[in-house]
Amino acid sequence: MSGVEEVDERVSLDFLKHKMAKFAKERDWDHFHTPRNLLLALVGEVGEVSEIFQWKGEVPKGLPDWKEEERIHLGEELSDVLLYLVRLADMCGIDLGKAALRKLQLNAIKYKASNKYTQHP
Ligand SMILES: Nc1ccn([C@H]2C[C@H](O)[C@@H](COP(=O)(O)OP(=O)(O)OP(=O)(O)O)O2)c(=O)n1
Repeated sequence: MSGVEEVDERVSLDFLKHKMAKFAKERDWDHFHTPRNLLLALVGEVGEVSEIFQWKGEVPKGLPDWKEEERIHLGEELSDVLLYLVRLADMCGIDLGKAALRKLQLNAIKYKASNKYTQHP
């Protein structure tokens, strides 16, 4: 029994934001969760994701040859990145969902779908 329950719902950034806020409050960790600390924690977790891929060379999409435990580990480290990112945005007063949707629109204007890209720009 790992104490981890399966969650069967569509997870929103807002839901994760509130979960992280509760997690920090319950442990009296709000004073640790400053923007700079969270940024460093985020970068550290990106390093942990990189460690999983390092020395493997290019890997096919879907990771067909990976063991189940490797996939679980990757999911955990990607989650740490996401959770720190969500918390960092919250502590900076950024609405991450809104900001991301706006950025998608800017990307679409910059990189027009009507262009035929024969090489990466
Ligand atoms: N001050 C902290 C410490 C941890 N966490 C949460 C957010 C991350 O999802 C996770 C990170 O925990 P660890 O620092 O223990 O990192 P790992 O889980 O990656 O463990 P390890 O570094 O031993 O692989 O816990 C947090 O919110 N605030």
